[in-house]
Amino acid sequence: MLKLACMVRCSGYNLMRDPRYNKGLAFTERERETHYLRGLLPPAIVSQELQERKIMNNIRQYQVPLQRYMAMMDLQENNERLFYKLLIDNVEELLPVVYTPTVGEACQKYGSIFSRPQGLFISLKEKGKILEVLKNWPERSIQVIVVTDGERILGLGDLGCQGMGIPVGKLALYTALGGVRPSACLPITLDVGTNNKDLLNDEFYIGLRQRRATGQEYTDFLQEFMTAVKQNYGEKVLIQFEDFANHNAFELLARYGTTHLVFNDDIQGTASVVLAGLIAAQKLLGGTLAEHTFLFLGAGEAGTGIAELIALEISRQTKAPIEECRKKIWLVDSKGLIVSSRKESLQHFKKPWAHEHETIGNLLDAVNAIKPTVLIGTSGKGQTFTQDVIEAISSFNERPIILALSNPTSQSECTAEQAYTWSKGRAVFATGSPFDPVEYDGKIYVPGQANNAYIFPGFGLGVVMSGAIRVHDDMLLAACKYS
Ligand SMILES: O=C([O-])CC(=O)C(=O)O
Ligand SMILES: [Mg+2]
Repeated sequence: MLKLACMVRCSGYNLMRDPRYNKGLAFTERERETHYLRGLLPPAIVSQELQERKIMNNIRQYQVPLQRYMAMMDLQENNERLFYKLLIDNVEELLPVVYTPTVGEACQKYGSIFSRPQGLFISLKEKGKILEVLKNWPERSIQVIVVTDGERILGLGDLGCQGMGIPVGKLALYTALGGVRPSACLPITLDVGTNNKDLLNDEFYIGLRQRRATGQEYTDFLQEFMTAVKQNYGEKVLIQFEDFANHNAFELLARYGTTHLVFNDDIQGTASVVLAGLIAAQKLLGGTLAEHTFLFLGAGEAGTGIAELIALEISRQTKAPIEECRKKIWLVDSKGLIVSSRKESLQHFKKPWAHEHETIGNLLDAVNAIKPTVLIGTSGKGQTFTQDVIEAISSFNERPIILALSNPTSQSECTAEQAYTWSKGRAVFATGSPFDPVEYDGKIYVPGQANNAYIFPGFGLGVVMSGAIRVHDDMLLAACKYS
């Protein structure tokens, strides 16, 4: 009896330490009475609005973006309702804090800023026991999992286990922008090692200190994970793959696309948001998609994913075979323009883009030869849309469409200021990471943002609400048209 009374008495204290239920000073008199909170809080009762004002004041005082990120993470770990209220009410200001670009820096420094673990870390040590590990997660009814293996975090490369910031940030957006309950969201990092030498030598690194598992070992580990997820959560849980390296991303999507409800945000999410942007640009410029010539710098997940969805949409609009439509789309990778003479040595996802043309070694020459109307950067490398490149595309287009999609800001192909200045204010311009408006020649130009954040929360919500068990391209096309 005594023991029971103690447990009940303790419940107020535990309640305050549970981020799902904690309200801080917003607990009312009645709640303080009924939940044994008396004495555990100072007497003032503070409305959620005032709490919001206080936290925003604090956050705005931090000059360093990473400090803002840490303050937001701290809030998420202490008072979930307040965290989401703040994020929803201040989305423009706080998205760049909990998400791109700051989340990139947070992942790079995760080992040092790490206080309390978020999400599930499933490492090679758990091989053979993944189902048991999933059962350690306190919530049962999961609707969305965002999973990474940390090999290609934004344009920052292999960050190993520290990639966890990405699934956590993506899922925060699922709740803030998509309205999915936080308890239905599960961030997962698969730690299969890292090839990042700096991290392996970093005393604060939080992951396995070994090189990445590859080949059969990797495949088996992923297979065990995918099987365990379906067994534990059923067929209707959405698994969003995030920031896997190219060589695994395409294969995982192809392999599990027919057996699981999977969505690759970097291939499909980015493609949808960019196609939505291009469709919107047609309203501004007039004409149709089929009248454009597209040139990409970067032929990985985002580049080939966008290219394929554009080709599919043109094919739907014109009734022409997709192979024909692909011919309007050209890609440049690290070795130059992708052309048919390179076909043998190309990775499989690049082969559909190997058209007849002489070899061209660099972007500027490709721009001059192909004369694109749309230039899209997805290479993960910053400052590759040089003045020459932007001046060239602006010389044969009245309104060139230029998309500098690589993230975070440091990896953007050019800045908004460069795009508007070098195109003399004529570029229709959007970026992956946020950029402030730019004043050029007395006019204010507001760059668009073409980040998959504008589509995956709504897309994922639609998928789970409809009870879908597979993702199809038609769903992506529909998302583009209605977003
Ligand atoms: O996270 C973002 O900002 C967009 C994205 O998926 C990536 O760059 O990999
Ligand atoms: Mg991504």
